[in-house]
Amino acid sequence: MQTYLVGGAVRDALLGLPQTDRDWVVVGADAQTMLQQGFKPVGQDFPVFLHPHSHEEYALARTERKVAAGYAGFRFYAAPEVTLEQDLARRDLTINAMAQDADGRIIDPFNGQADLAAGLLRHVSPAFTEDPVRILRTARFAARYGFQVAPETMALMRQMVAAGEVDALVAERVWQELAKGLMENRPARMLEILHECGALQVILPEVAALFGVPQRADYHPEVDTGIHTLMVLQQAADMGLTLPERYAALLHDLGKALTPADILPKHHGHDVAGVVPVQQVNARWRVPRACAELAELVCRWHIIFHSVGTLKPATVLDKLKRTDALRRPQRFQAALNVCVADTRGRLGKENSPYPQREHWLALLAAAQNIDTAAIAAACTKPEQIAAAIDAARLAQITPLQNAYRRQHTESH
Ligand SMILES: Nc1ccn([C@@H]2O[C@H](COP(=O)(O)OP(=O)(O)OP(=O)(O)O)[C@@H](O)[C@H]2O)c(=O)n1
Ligand SMILES: [Mg+2]
Repeated sequence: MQTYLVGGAVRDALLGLPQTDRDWVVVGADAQTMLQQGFKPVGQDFPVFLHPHSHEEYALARTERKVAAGYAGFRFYAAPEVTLEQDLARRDLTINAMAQDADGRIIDPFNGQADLAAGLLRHVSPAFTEDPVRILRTARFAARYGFQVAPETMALMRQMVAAGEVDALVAERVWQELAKGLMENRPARMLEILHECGALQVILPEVAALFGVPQRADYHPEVDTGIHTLMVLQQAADMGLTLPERYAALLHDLGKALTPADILPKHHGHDVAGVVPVQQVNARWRVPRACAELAELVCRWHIIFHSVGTLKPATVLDKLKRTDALRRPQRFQAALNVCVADTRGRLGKENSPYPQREHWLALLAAAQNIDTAAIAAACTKPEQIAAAIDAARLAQITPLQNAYRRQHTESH
């Protein structure tokens, strides 16, 4: 039996990148041999084993054929006579279909090295279509490496979308790929590729609907709301923001797709209108709570955050309470980070200041800078306490907010 390093580890080593997980393929062995050598099987009916010491994955060389829709539809054929080349041929992209033997020799029957050098994501064979997750993977690798999708692969992905292949994807896999892609260096590339092949219209129709929707050129020199959205997402990545923040950046303007045509390019009320579509996306892909909550919060309140300079002190306190900022200060700060990305994700505005962020944080600190126990103790009736605390918070906020309003008069 021979073992070869395969897939991502070979690719990343050739790119000079640090290796993450290492996957191995085993040729000329069967399950019995693996078990005798102490390898541990991973699940049933699946020719993958864990090394007894390194715990790295060793898969028997296999061919793969789809016999029905969905994941249950896969049948593997693993046998000692399956060759390395046959195993590589069933893989998704040429850059992922290379192996390395024990002497360091690269086995590259599909010219993955040439595509790596050219920065191209190209499918290995028509078997690419057997797994629609590969569309998401391809978009994610574009986001990671900045590579282009080969024209024939883009055409194949379009065919897959048109054939309804993307409709069958399950929430867990979609979210897993989206989340990984959002955390890459160029997440906007992932969205561009998904848009170009039509998968975005299936997976995130609410985001796809933003393309072609105009905005006021004075606030948004890039005009197109879809382009703005991708610029905001990219700013969020460039700022090193977290997954919930990047996800919220992607969804913050969903309401703009619902603006009545007669008020375009204005978008009054898009913050309120966006909440339902954000909730739809959250539910469709079973988005984890931290991401789902922040996306809804940012969508609903980003216009208010931007226009703090127009608010009365009492309104500021009301917003701090409604956003739950007093109890969830970190989430509030995360929302403000997304607002910075929103402001900078506009053509020519990449270095805009956003004094609103520091000001909101100062307002929040002021509102928290009261002695609630002492205030409660001074109240004669329990039902007076809440109003007394509010009054004390307001007294803290008022001078700050009045000073800010004298200096700034931003509105959205
Ligand atoms: N849908 C898939 C998933 C995986 N693979 C193959 O299995 C290898 C390992 O898969 P995985 O670890 O998921 O991806 P990597 O390419 O290693 O990428 P990452 O760096 O994200 O782990 C891939 O390189 C590819 O050859 C595939 O062909 N089709
Ligand atoms: Mg891997």
